[in-house]
Amino acid sequence: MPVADDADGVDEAVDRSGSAGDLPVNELFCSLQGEGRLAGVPSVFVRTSGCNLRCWFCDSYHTSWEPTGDWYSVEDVVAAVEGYDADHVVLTGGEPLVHEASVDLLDELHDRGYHTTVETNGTIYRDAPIDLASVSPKLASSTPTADRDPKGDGEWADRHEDRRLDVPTLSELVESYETQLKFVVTGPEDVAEIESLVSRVREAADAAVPDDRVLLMPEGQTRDELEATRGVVADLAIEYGYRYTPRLHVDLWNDAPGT
Ligand SMILES: C[S@@+](CC[C@H](N)C(=O)[O-])C[C@H]1O[C@@H](n2cnc3c(N)ncnc32)[C@H](O)[C@@H]1O
Ligand SMILES: Nc1nc2[nH]cc(C(=O)O)c2c(=O)[nH]1
Ligand code: SF4
Ligand SMILES: [Mg+2]
Repeated sequence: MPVADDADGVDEAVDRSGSAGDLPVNELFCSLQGEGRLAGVPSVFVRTSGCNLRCWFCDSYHTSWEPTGDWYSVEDVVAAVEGYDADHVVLTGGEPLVHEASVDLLDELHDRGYHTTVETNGTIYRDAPIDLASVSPKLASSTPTADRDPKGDGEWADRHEDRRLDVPTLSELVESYETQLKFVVTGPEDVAEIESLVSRVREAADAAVPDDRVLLMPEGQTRDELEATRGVVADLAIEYGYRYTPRLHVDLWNDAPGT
């Protein structure tokens, strides 16, 4: 069913479509972590629906531009996770931290001994048992201007632009959790903004952000798209001393759902 798309672009439909405390889940599956420092680790993915941003390139269109999903109690999500033989859970979306119930889910998973990674755009802070905050701050190149809007005519551009970077929130995440900053890179023109943002976070945060916690990830939803960006992004990682991350799941399974 569709998840309500309110003015904020996040679901506030708990009282309309689900019980308080439930989570809108777009998909739940077991795969290999495809991105970042834990790439290759078997993990259960819980993909919530609803996002406060609208990246033009979003590879999870049905959690952002046209959010869909079914409402589950935290208890039912935990039971589904326990059905797989994995000890790592990746909570993603959409933007999982728009949902208060994500904290309840993380609490329950932590109590059962799971390692938790949260994939987040870094605009929302929540206090939760997060083992790895996989933060992907959104660059200017993500903004859905009229010429690259996948749905409309640039109606989201201003809201996306206003919200996409929040240095105090990024600093709080870096200070509170083991963090990786994982940038989606479309080309060399993105690097100046990454350099400037990393310095601002280093100045603002009372915690170190070493270069090997700054990851450059090629933009691309398919093998063909990655073919065009990965070489350029690998060269940028070498030139600037940041880490490169592949998109292992795309290499393995292209853009198949549930991978
Ligand atoms: C769908 S997002 C969900 C989590 C959160 N909203 C975020 O953006 O970090 C999951 C990851 O996929 C990345 N991503 C989304 N679309 C992508 C694309 N076309 N190419 C490369 N990475 C992409 C995001 O930057 C993020 O790291
Ligand atoms: N295999 C796999 N690894 C991933 N790492 C982060 C993902 C995400 O969508 O957040 C993702 C995903 O969708 N699939
Ligand atoms: S922040 Fe994440 S889920 Fe939201 S539109 Fe961007 S990539 Fe998609
Ligand atoms: Mg993904």
